[in-house]
Amino acid sequence: MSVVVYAPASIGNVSVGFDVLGAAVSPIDGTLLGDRVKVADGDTPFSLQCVGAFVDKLPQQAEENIVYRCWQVFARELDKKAIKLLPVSMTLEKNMPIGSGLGSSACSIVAALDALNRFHDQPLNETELLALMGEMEGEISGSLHYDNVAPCFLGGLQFMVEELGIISQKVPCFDDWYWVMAYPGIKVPTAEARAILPAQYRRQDVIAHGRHLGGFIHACHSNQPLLAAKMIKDVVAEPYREKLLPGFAKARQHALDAGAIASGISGSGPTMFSICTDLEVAKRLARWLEEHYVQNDEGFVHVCRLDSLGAKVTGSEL
Ligand SMILES: Nc1ncnc2c1ncn2[C@@H]1O[C@H](COP(=O)(O)OP(=O)(O)OP(=O)(O)O)[C@@H](O)[C@H]1O
Ligand SMILES: N[C@@H](CCO)C(=O)O
Repeated sequence: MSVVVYAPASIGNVSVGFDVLGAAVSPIDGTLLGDRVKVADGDTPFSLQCVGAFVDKLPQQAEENIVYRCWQVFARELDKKAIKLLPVSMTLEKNMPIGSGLGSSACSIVAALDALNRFHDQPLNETELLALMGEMEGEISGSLHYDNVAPCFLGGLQFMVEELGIISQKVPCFDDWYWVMAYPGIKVPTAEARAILPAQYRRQDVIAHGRHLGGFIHACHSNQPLLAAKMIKDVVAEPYREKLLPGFAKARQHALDAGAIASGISGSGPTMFSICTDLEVAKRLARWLEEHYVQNDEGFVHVCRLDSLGAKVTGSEL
């Protein structure tokens, strides 16, 4: 018996909701922009094999791979419920660059935990699984935030409510938006990009942040795409993180001049996202970003749509 789960790339923050808003995206050309994890019957309690384009960027020791930690915390939860843990042979297909702002660690975490849960006949419910995913993301980035794992797992645009036993809820978004994702090929570790943020903010920034986030969620619920796009502004992280991202300010300005209705840093960067309503504009912008924002062979640009499904089973073999 075996199961393979695919978990898609995600945009943490979406500029306007630092740590509390995130969106799952997938390329329109069918490229797998996400990790896959296979769980199969094992001869030992746990084994891990890694394959994929970015396998060389993973920690050398299997014990340092977040997939191993996922298995450990999954075992801990099954133990609490007195449910038998099965021996597993796991394979991680690492398709996502690390420290990219595309939620790379979230992809591995979500695919691993969802596949382990399915392999064991779903002993953990959605909220229990998402809580574990957040715990794993927190271990890696140094603080608990769900804005990558929640959309990656549940799909679409997710808002972290974290009340009444609910971690995240879906926000209606605009299915006709194209999200142009440009990864320059350099690494920005999330923990470092968090460490440079101020501990306190000025009153005028707090007010602006409240207006932008409230206005964005209101515009999503009242189907006003242009108002929503206008609200995609970041006063919390972008002004401080911009200096970590060579060429970002110029690329962002170009995107807006070229017809994008909004643009910003994806998660903690260096990936930049731009929203377009017209496919030709999106493709033209993607070509410009390939030439001007991508810095090396590892960089790429994809025209994406929101991925409304999130994590999904893609069969039983990689
Ligand atoms: N399977 C894995 N996938 C990604 N990173 C992993 C994995 N296992 C261990 N790591 C380690 O976790 C850390 C991930 O760092 P970081 O959070 O900056 O990356 P990221 O998840 O790609 O960031 P972002 O959310 O901005 O895309 C790195 O130190 C990396 O070596
Ligand atoms: N909300 C997180 C996302 C990290 O991908 C941050 O901006 O630090």
